[in-house]
Amino acid sequence: MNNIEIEDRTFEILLENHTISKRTRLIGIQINVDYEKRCPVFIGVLNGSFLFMADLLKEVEIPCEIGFIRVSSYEGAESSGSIKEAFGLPDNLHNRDIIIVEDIVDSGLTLNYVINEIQKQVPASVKVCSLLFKPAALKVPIKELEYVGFEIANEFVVGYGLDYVGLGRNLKDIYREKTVLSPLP
Ligand SMILES: O=P(O)(O)OC[C@H]1O[C@H](OP(=O)(O)OP(=O)(O)O)[C@H](O)[C@@H]1O
Ligand SMILES: Nc1nc2[nH]cnc2c(=O)[nH]1
Repeated sequence: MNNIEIEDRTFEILLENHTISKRTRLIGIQINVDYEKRCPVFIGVLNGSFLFMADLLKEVEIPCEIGFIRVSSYEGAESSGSIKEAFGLPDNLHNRDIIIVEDIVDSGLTLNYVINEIQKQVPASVKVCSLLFKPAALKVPIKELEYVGFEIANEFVVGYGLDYVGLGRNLKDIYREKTVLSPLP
């Protein structure tokens, strides 16, 4: 029950949509309090953040601006290990309060790159809001990580924005990859 297949892999339910919604609501309330009388710029990192960004921003009631960036890796790179470029970064972030929105912090290398790029414009503040965080996978510390939906184990997850080979981003819930147990000898 609750297993899904995507291409060659099997996934099982990790977080149901109502659980994600409840947590997102609480994060939105916290941001409303923390940024009262300010006008932050939310920057979503595409593609994975698109659903979380939309649902989070529905809970944000303070005045704010919203944008998205896309981060590209070097061709042939295995994972997010070697970041090449950030596309679409606004150039008017000086003195602004920035909240970067991510679906997941894994190694932290994507965010490390994005934060360094944003810092070049000398903003007033930079914080990160990520739905998921894998502490055991972190390779670089992200001191700006202020809002985290769920800390999860170092397992591959899909759904609610997160893909496997380009598929599964549209799933309402989040699933983790099922480990295949080898048969007893
Ligand atoms: O902490 P890290 O190890 O850098 O991994 C996190 C990043 O990986 C995923 O993006 P990906 O590069 O897979 O692109 P996508 O959002 O288009 O799926 C995710 O959306 C984060 O941006
Ligand atoms: N889909 C997906 N993308 C990721 N990027 C970094 N970690 C993950 C993960 O667990 N799942």
